[in-house]
Amino acid sequence: MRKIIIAGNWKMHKTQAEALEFLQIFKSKLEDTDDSREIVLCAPFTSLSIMSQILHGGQVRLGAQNIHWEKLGAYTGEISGSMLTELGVHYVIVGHSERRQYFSETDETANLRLLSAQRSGLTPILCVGESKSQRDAGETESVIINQIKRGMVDVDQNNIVIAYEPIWAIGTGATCEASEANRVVGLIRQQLNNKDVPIQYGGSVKADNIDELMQESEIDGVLVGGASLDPAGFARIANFK
Ligand SMILES: O=C(CO)COP(=O)(O)O
Repeated sequence: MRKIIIAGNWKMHKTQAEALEFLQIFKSKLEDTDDSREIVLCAPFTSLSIMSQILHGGQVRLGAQNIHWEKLGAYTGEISGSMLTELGVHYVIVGHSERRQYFSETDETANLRLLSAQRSGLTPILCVGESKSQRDAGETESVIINQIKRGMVDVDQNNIVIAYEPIWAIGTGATCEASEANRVVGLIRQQLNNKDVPIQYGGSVKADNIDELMQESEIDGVLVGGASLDPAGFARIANFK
């Protein structure tokens, strides 16, 4: 059975104090589930240590938002795999469209980061997705297939999560129709040798569309931005029926 992964991507939000406040409320609202459902919080680097001490061994796992491909070295502003694993981090987001747009991430650098994450024992979450103009030009399928093929060279398909995040649906309130998200997720699955790779949907996921999205057969979870910042709201998403 494929694992369900409900992940929050806090992006550049929350100080340590705010992260602690979030956890207090979030944990009180989270319902117990069986092992098939995993809850992940991808927090800024500055909050990972303190969050790890609180979440230690529990139902909620920690994720980071970036990893460098070298073990160490003169890479100002970057972070290594061992720095993350030492803090109890399990997941790391790679190739997010915001990294591609603002920080020159490419399929090739995303690939290096994926390999580095796996070498460190982390599970990478590879983000792929088309822009509005690419969708309008009928290029969705080719863009996604290229991102998967180029991004996943030599990657171990037994230790990866993929997130389909159409750029036009991120932070816009314009959720991709559940059936269309399911279609593209199915297309991604066709490109993989391991059909059990968990594939998430991301882009304006909220408490009021989570149940519909999770009813789709191909969608194995969600990667949530804005709506993961509110503890009660994100607990409702994590508690989907
Ligand atoms: O980018 C996202 C998650 O990585 C999605 O962001 P929103 O949920 O705010 O649209």
